[in-house]
Amino acid sequence: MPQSHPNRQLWRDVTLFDGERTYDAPMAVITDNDRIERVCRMNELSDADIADLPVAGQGGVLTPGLIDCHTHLVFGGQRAGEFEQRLEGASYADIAAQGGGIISTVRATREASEDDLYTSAAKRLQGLMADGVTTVEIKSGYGLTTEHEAKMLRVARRLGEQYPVRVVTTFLGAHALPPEYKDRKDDYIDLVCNDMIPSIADQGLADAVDVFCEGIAFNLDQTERVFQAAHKHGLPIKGHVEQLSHLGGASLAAKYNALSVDHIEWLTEDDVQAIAESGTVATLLPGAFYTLRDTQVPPIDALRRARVPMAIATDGNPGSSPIFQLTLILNMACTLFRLTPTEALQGVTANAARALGLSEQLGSIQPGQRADFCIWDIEQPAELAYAIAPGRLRQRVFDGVITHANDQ
Ligand SMILES: N=CN[C@@H](CCC(=O)O)C(=O)O
Ligand SMILES: [Zn+2]
Repeated sequence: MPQSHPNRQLWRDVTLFDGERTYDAPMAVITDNDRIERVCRMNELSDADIADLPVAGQGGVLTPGLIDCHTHLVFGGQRAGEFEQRLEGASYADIAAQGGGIISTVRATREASEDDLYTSAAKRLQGLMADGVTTVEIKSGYGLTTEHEAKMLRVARRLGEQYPVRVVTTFLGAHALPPEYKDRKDDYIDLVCNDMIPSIADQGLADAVDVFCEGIAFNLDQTERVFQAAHKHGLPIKGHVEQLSHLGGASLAAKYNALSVDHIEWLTEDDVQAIAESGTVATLLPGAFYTLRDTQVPPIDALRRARVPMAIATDGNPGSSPIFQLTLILNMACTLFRLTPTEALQGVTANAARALGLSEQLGSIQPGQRADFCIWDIEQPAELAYAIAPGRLRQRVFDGVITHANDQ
């Protein structure tokens, strides 16, 4: 939605988490239109600054706007029945093998009109925004035909045009094998590479290309063909890799300079070295780990030692992670994966921006970055990860405009 940008504004006396660390002293953040102009200690502000600048906020904890860098927000239907099946003992892979799982959402998404998909995704998006999200990545992957994949991505783009939020789109045509291609995975990959990617790229509908590289999805050769087609069309790649087993998708993705490798429960030390060298972000998805009652924890210590940037995201989807609240994921990353609160916060700010290839403009409170940030009614940033509590967002600022204000 078009916003009018106020000129210079001051947020004063804030406790600042800038995407990397928390500052000890009370800080000031000055914006100019849609950009951050200056970040300094309160005692560095001149009398003239204090006299001239309109105060847009005072006190609270200021963080970058949260970035949910891995979601499947656009889909038809829901899968509560599958949740019940899992409670009765069926596994995610069992359900997929019986034609349920992702494929049941494919049926519902194909049947849904573009407007219906837009309306249902908008509700989920509004929930994320009310939780402090200012940038969200949305994948396709429940259409699995050129027409229906494009439909999903158009819905994602439209959400970004209608709401004060940045939407980044990822084409995930190689998410599952559609029933009409039963026993013909290579033929389906031909369609993905020779028809879907060129058409999606021509229409400018995707910012990146993703593949589900897994026993229940696509093998290494098929994954590599999709990566090659993406690069041929100038699109960076990402991967759903090493989620349920170790197939080698992460190291393959590193060869193609992936922006991120996601899930990665089964990542090995060699994979960690490979992604460290390619500068690929490790995106952890504790919501899927929790929902599927996984026990294989991603190799957090090895990632730390190799200084691989770790992002975290909701993976919001109707099956493996029906969770559309990023602050809850902060808590899960700490409790389930033993991240520190600071690492978790880096994971939804600076490192999430890296996972989208947008770290030059998003994810940090620094001069020149987009003025996307949140003010929270808490005493210190770690509280965001520590407590699971609603109602802490005092202000949400998108491109320098206050889009949510809870001043009580
Ligand atoms: N792992 C594969 N894809 C999604 C699950 C999608 C679904 O179950 O509908 C994920 O990221 O978890
Ligand atoms: Zn996913």
